Amino acid sequence: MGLAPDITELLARARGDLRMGVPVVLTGTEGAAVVLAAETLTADRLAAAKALGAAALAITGRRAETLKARAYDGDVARVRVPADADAAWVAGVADPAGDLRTPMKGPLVTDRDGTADLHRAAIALCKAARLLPAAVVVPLADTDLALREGLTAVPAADVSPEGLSPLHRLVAARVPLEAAERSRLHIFRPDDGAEEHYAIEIGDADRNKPVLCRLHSACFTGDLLGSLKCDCGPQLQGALAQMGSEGEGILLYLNQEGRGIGLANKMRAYSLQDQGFDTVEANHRLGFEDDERDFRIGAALLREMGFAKVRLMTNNPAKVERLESCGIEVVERVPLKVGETRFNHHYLQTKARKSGHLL
Ligand SMILES: Nc1nc2c(ncn2[C@@H]2O[C@H](COP(=O)(O)OP(=O)(O)OP(=O)(O)O)[C@@H](O)[C@H]2O)c(=O)[nH]1
Ligand SMILES: [Zn+2]
Repeated sequence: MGLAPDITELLARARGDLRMGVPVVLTGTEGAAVVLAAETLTADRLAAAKALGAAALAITGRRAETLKARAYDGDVARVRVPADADAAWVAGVADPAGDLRTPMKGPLVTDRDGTADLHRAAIALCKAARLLPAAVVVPLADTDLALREGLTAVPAADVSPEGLSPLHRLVAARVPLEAAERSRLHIFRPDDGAEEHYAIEIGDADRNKPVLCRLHSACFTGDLLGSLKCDCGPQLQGALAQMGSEGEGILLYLNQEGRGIGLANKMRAYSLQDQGFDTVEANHRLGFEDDERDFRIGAALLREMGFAKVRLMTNNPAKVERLESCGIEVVERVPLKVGETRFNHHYLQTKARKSGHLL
């Protein structure tokens, strides 16, 4: 291998660029386009992009639903950016924060001709960068632009790789815990430059038997701050305590904050919840699905640790299904009912009603 970055490395670079507000170029079978994440868009860059051609703001079908815009491409809508639109217009369409204050943003005209492949890939890149799922996309006649301007260029077809990036166990060490003194923390790092994930191994479980397991998704507010809005903190401590009392278990701490949308977007969702929307509606208004987590990561970590069968501590039957579809046998679902407060009662009810969680 030479010195040039491969496609995985270029994708990591593209995510970093979008987070900083630097445009990237996506290439496809029917041409190329320059892409700017709506969240990090500046007035200067918008003006420069508009000078290149007809700009569209790619948003998800979910966001389009809230805005009453026609999504001709199903999961994606291509909203025409009017000639006089500024960065504030883009922010208003992409970000629901001001929806109640200024409900009428339209009329929003959406494109139906041609393909939305580049737009779909642009949104996927924004999601992977943990930004709002919206991007300004301008078709490029000039194919040398990326090279001339020093922009990262990636084929749209490679934006959402089929396979999961391999995760490597980097290091492990003893970390005695209050809940279980015989504990080791293992660090896993993916090849693709995305977040690391952790496994906390309690005791020394037999690899041939089903292991008591918790697939815990990062929740900065619940796990670290003791937020009463969710039940994550008590679930984390409760799972460790049960593993401690049984003498063995494995807790996977997956850095998929906010069900995979990132902490900034989760706080946007919380802010919508302050306006009266529930946890699922808030995700949809932002343009996300209810749950954007990738459970293949949990399955891959379990396999790396040598486990194929688990007793899964969860109240979420979908989690059981999704883990099984990734090749892990869930021999038992162990309920984990702790931490109901007067602040999260509605949240837990909503999860039960809309996401099938068991109360
Ligand atoms: N987007 C979003 N994420 C949230 C919200 N509240 C908690 N989370 C995140 O949700 C994840 C936990 O998922 P939950 O839906 O509570 O539970 P679960 O993992 O599906 O099911 P259990 O195994 O029973 O805990 C963590 O990553 C939290 O950061 C919210 O209102 N919006
Ligand atoms: Zn939480």
